[in-house]
Amino acid sequence: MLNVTDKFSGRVGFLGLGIMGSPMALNLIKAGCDVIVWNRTKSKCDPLISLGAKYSSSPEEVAANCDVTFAMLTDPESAIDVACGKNGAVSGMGPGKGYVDVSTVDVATSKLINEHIKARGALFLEAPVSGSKKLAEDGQLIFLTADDRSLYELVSPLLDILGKSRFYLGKVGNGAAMKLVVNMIMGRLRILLSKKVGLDPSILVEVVSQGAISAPMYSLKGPSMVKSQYPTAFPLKHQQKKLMLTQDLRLALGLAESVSQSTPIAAAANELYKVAKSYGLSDEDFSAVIEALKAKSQDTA
Ligand SMILES: NC(=O)C1=CN([C@@H]2O[C@H](COP(=O)(O)OP(=O)(O)OC[C@H]3O[C@@H](n4cnc5c(N)ncnc54)[C@H](OP(=O)(O)O)[C@@H]3O)[C@@H](O)[C@H]2O)C=CC1
Ligand SMILES: O=CCCC(=O)O
Repeated sequence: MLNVTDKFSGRVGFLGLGIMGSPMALNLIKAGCDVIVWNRTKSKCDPLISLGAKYSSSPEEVAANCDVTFAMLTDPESAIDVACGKNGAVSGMGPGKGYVDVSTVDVATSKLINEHIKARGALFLEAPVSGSKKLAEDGQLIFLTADDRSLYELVSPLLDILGKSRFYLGKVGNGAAMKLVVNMIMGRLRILLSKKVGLDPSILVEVVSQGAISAPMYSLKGPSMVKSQYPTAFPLKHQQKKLMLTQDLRLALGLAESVSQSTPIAAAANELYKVAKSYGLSDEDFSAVIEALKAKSQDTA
């Protein structure tokens, strides 16, 4: 049975070792956790195996061998596939086990995975994160969790290794909704106007970062955006993902629509991300969206 203690002493599974998953799994290993990893592309497991992680050959095996299994996958489609597909984690779940999905997905996806996990007598926690590659490396993520409270309590010591804060938001879907709202706000980052009116954009970044409207995102992304450089931390394609059902901004717009909330600025931002994708910028950082704005302003100049 799962026991709630100050320190998590069970075995931890980690599925999905991309930009976010790899540093998160690494931080658990560094903290002394007994970690089993799996990734679709097996080579991404190797650096972690060399640092002490064990490997299992499918999500099912990881879940069967672990007390708690984390998943950090691209989108709803991959999250469902890894959890509920052939040799998926659900098949390895059972009473006394927990599944923590830290991917960014929509409410319906989270509910679906929750149902499958619960049907096996196991516990489910959705826990998408706010924060990007650097904050994942530094163990400074913010967890937006929902659903099973006892699993939340149980994995809190692990969330505290990976992050600087955690919110428990109640029923399943609330974590996914909170994450989409946060990303909707983030999608509006822009610094172009200053340059057009003859101001130095790097000074704008400095002024904003010292004032009341300061946001860490401006200080983080602003300096490289000014130089038209976009080192990938959060790929643009994930902010405006390909499939109709799987993109953060489109999902956020769907969420707003479901409660008849008008979000014209987010809708306009979504259009710019689409344009940026059409320029081949999908694998650049999401801040490369400014290139779409630059092109638009040339069109209208
Ligand atoms: N990057 C960021 O700044 C942030 C990202 N997020 C969210 O975290 C999640 C992961 O993002 P990130 O790490 O950047 O993305 P990456 O593209 O770097 O990693 C995605 C992971 O999902 C796996 N994957 C994708 N499709 C499948 C599939 N069909 N079956 C099995 N595995 C699959 C990939 O495996 P493989 O290696 O084989 O391709 C990889 O492990 C996303 O939901 C994203 O929105 C949240 C906060 C910040
Ligand atoms: O989902 C991605 C969020 C990226 C960030 O918070 O910097």
